[in-house]
Amino acid sequence: MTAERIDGKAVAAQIKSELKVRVDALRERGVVPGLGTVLVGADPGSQIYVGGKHKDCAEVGIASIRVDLPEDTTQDELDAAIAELNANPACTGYIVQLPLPRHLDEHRALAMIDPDKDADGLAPASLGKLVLNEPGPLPCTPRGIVELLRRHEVDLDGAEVCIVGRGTTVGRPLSLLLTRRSENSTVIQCHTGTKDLFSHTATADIVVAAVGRPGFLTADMVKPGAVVVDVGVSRVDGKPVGDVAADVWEVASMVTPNPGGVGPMTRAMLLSNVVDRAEELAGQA
Ligand SMILES: Nc1nc(=O)c2c([nH]1)NC[C@@H]1CN(c3ccc(C(=O)N[C@@H](CCC(=O)O)C(=O)O)cc3)C=[N+]21
Repeated sequence: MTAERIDGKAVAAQIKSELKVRVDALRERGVVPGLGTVLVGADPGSQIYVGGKHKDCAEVGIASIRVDLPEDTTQDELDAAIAELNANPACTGYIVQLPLPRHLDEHRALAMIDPDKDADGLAPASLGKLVLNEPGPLPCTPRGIVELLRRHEVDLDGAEVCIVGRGTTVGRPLSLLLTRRSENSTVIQCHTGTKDLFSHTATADIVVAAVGRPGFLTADMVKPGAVVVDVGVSRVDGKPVGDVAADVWEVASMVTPNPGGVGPMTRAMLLSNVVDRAEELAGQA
């Protein structure tokens, strides 16, 4: 048996075409959503991601504002770039690409983002809203995972989901999303410090691997027929490699490939957050 491939690229393309219709409608009302990105330094992975985000914007009709700063940018200079996007009316939402170079304070940067312009859902106010179950932008990768599973009719209600990873961009917020009443999953949050990890992954209906170690999740850790979501990305010889080993495809019922799974969905959800917010603004106008 080989698992069904959950094609994130195809779903992301579908979502982008849906967003384009909404962006065209906004444009007729005189509202043009604009996504800003702040990228510090020359990390090759980040360059690719940010480039991809601007390409997506062009496809959907969202204006984009790209702020690229050198590796040796000071905290004051970064603060100034963020303040400028907060003040720029053409920018309706933006992200600060992570990770920042080590001499810069990531938390400070995220905390400076105007909560009304947080396109990533990673600013402290947005994460607080998620905890409190109040409306707000949702972190893109968790939102993308839920959307991808929904569009493949994976039953989340009552499902046991084992998340391996506790980071603030994926593992932790995904756990919050899946335990909302609207998703109603039961989450087992594991991490690199979990004892006997196998005993948790092997009982789950859905396993999410968000660790960042190539081939970390192997077939013996997965219940036959489970759905497996591959989130972590590492670069091996310059090529992206996921957390899920090839033999998992022999026991799972469905697997998200990596690349081609969660990554494109993350990008599509960033655009969704921007369009959601622009529609809110248009409604208020
Ligand atoms: N503030 C911030 N927000 C982010 O959303 C954010 C971030 N920082 N820092 C880095 C991570 C990583 N991330 C990815 C987005 C798309 C792909 C993606 O589209 N990947 C393609 C492959 C592209 C490749 O070749 O690497 C795929 O999976 O098919 C991957 C990873 C967003 N991140």
